[in-house]
Amino acid sequence: MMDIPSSTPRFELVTLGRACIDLNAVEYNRPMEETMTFSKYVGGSPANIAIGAARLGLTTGFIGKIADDQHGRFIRSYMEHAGVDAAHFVVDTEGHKTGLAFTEIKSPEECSILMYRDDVADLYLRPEEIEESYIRDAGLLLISGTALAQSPSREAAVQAIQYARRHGVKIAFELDYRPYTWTSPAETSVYYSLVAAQCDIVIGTRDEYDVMENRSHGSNEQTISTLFASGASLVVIKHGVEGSYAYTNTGETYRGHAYKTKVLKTFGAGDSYAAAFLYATIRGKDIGTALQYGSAAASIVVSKHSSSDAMPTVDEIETLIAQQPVIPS
Ligand SMILES: Nc1ncnc2c1ncn2[C@@H]1O[C@H](COP(=O)(O)OP(=O)(O)OP(=O)(O)O)[C@@H](O)[C@H]1O
Ligand SMILES: O=C(O)C[C@@H](O)[C@H](O)C(=O)CO
Repeated sequence: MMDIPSSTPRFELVTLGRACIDLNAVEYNRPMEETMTFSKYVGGSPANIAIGAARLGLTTGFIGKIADDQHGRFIRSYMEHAGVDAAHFVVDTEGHKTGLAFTEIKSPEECSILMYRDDVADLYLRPEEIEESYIRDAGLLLISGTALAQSPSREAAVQAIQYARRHGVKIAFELDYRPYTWTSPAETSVYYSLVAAQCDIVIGTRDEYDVMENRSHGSNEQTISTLFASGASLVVIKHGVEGSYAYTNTGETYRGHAYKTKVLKTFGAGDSYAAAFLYATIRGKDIGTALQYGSAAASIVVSKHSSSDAMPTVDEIETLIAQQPVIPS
């Protein structure tokens, strides 16, 4: 369970990073070469997490730079309607574009994402565009790893972390590793390690922690020992359909199991998991329950076509937990 600040924060969760467009294959179970139609949704991991958190009822804000074009306006309008505070959407004035993610659904097990992220507006967020009071008024700040990939967004993320630490605001780091945005694994490892050492909660897949550690086949024990030594209090390590683990700096280990579902595609799992896990944690549920919430939300989203639009409500999550068997390990 996370220490909840004594006064209610203006926003229980503020996420920082990209808000983009997902174009999800309408004709699925075929390669993208043969896909002719795509449906448009808001995408980008931290935007998806903000939308998921708002749908669960958290007061949620978002900090990010969006393009001054039709896509940017669509993103803003969708997120506002979803209940995300849009006061800290910064509109790009230099002609940068919205990132696009085309998804390929070859089969429920074989999905991939083709990203168009050259010169994207979100990576041009500048440190001076981060408002200290917005961070000060948050209960939890979530930083997306992709925001660290390039300057000036990298410095903007670090500035937000510095404000959070100055005001005692808890920080979550979602590793959210997207290789095409980075120049080298060594660079990613350096910035991931520096930022993880500043954060209270770290969430990632086993593979993403290997990127952070710049090694192959690392162990969860090695990962948590490094992160707890640098100050983290809660570390979540996801293992796909095999489930997930949460570790606390007081020595407890919790196991989360994935729920059986009819999988349509695999992407969106991580973002819905983070939204629901953090919702449960922020609202004072125990860590075992938070893992159930995260896993249940992910199992709902992987059965649906989108990531953002499919984010579940608390009722949907609780019904699924009550009715659906877990996938045994
Ligand atoms: N096929 C599946 N069926 C049911 N639940 C799943 C499936 N795949 C993943 N999940 C759930 O989603 C959680 C997160 O999945 P995963 O470890 O793949 O994260 P991720 O790689 O961040 O996701 P994404 O594919 O969105 O990037 C898992 O811990 C599990 O509970
Ligand atoms: O994070 C992205 O930029 C793409 C996402 O929006 C996409 O829906 C996805 O990969 C979710 O995991």
